[in-house]
Amino acid sequence: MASTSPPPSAQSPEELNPFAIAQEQFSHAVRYLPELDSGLVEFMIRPERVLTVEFPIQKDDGTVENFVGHRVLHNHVRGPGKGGIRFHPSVNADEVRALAAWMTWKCAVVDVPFGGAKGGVECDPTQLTEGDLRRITRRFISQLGDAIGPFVDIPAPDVNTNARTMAWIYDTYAVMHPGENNLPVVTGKPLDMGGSRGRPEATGRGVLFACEQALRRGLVDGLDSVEGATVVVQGFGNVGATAAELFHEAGARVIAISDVSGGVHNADGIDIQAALALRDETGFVKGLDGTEPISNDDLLALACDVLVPAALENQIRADNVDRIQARFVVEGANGPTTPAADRALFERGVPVLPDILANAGGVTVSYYEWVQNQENEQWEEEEVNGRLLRKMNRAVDAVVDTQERINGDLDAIGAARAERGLNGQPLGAIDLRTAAYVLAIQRVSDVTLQRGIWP
Ligand SMILES: NC(=O)C1=CN([C@@H]2O[C@H](COP(=O)(O)OP(=O)(O)OC[C@H]3O[C@@H](n4cnc5c(N)ncnc54)[C@H](OP(=O)(O)O)[C@@H]3O)[C@@H](O)[C@H]2O)C=CC1
Ligand SMILES: O=C(O)CCC(=O)C(=O)O
Repeated sequence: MASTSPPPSAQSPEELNPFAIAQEQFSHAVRYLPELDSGLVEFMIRPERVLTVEFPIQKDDGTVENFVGHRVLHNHVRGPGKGGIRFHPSVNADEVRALAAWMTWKCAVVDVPFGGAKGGVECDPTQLTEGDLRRITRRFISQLGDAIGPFVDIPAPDVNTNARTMAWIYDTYAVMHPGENNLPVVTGKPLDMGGSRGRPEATGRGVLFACEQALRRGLVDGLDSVEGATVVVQGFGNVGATAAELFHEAGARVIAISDVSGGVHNADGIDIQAALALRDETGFVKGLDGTEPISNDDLLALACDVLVPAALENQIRADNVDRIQARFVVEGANGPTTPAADRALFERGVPVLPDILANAGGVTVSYYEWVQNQENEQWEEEEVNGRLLRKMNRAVDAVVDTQERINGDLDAIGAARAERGLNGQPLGAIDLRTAAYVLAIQRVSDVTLQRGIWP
C-alpha cells in the first residue's frame, strides 16, 4: 500500500499535522463561545489519556517484528470513550490524538452518550498476512488491558480494520474478563457475534442522509436533492464504496471513484456494482470496463455537484483547493480538508459538510449496537436505519441552526467578548465546521459543568 500523498513542500508540517489542525479548529470555534472559562477550554482541548504500547509478534514468515500502537482517550465527560482502531503506515500519536478529539465532537454533534477516543497501530497491512494481523490485534488489545472496556472506552473499525478485527478484539478482551457480558466492549462486530444490522453500511448511509438533509435545508443554491446530482467519491473502502452505492441507488450519477492506486472516471456514470465486484476480485478499481483512468489529484478537481472525500486526512489543501470545482463537499473521511482549504472554500461559497457531522452515522449505529448488546437483542435493519435517519437529520438541523444563530448574532458575541476582556476584533461569519464545533463544545461544556468536573 502506498501512503497518503506526500505533503506539498509549500506547507509546513504543522499545517498538515492533524492534531495541530484539530486544535486550530477547536480554538477558532471557542472564539464564538465567550462565556467559557479559559481553564475549561484548556480541559476540553487536551486529551485525557494517551497510551503508546510497543510489542513484538512472530510473523508467518518466521521473523519477529516490533509494532507500536496508540490508544487515546480524548474526553469521557458525556460517556465512555468511543472510536475506531486504524492499521496504517502513517499512524502516529498526533494523528490518533486528532482522531480521538474529532470523536469527542462528533459524538456530541450527533448526541450519542459517548466521549471521544481512537486507536491505531503503525503497520502496513498489505505486507502482513491474516495471521500476522490477528496476532498484532491480540497483542495490542492485551497491552491496552483495562484501558478499554464496555463502560470505559469502546473500539470500532476504521481504516484497514473490519468486523473480523473486531471479533479478535472481542475474543481477546473476553479471555481477560471471563463470566461477563463482554459484547459491548467493541462495536462493528460480525452479525452472528453481536454486531448490529446496518453497522457495516452505517457511515456511508449517514453520509448520504446528511447530504440529503443539508440539501433540503438549502445549503447549495439550485440543488435540493441528490437525485440527478453528479457525485465524485475518493476512497472505495467501507465508507467510500457504501456511499457510492447508496448515492447511486438514491438517483445520483457517480462519475468517479478511486482507491489508493488511483481512480476511474465516466461522465455518464459508473457501474458501482461492477466496481465492487472488480475491487473484491483484484483489490482495486483501476481497469474498470467503460471508464478512463484518473489520478486521485485530478479526481478531486472534477466538476461535480457533490465531492465525497472518503479516504484519509489532508486531501484538500492550500495547494490544491483552487482546483476544486465541486459545489458541495461532504466529508466521509476524518480530516480531509485543512483549515486553509476550509477558508478558501468558504470564501468561494462552497459549503463543506464537516466530518464530525457527515460521517457520524458509523458511531451512531455503533451506539445502537452497544445498546443492543446490553440486552442481548438484535434490532431489524429498518429500525436501525430509521433511527439513523432521524439522528442524522436532527444533527444536520442543529448544525445549520447553530450557524444561522451565530452568524445573526456576531455583534452581540463580539460585545460579550469585549466585556470579558477578550480580543474585541470583529468576528467573521462561521462555516458549517465551526458551527458543528460550537454546538459540540457547548454540549460537552454543559455536561462538564453539570457534573462539577470544572467548578
Ligand atoms: N469505517 C467507519 O465506520 C468510519 C470511517 N471513517 C473515516 O473514513 C475514512 C475511510 O475509512 P474506511 O472506509 O473505514 O477505511 P477503509 O480501509 O475501508 O478504506 C479506505 C479507502 O481509502 C483508500 N485510500 C487510502 N489511501 C488513499 C489515498 N491516499 N488516496 C485515495 N484513496 C486512498 C483505500 O484504498 P486501498 O484499499 O487501495 O488502500 C480504500 O479504498 C477514514 O478517514 C476513516 O477515519 C469515519 C467514520 C467511520
Ligand atoms: O463506530 C465507532 O464507534 C467509531 C467510528 C469512528 O472511528 C469514526 O467515526 O471515526
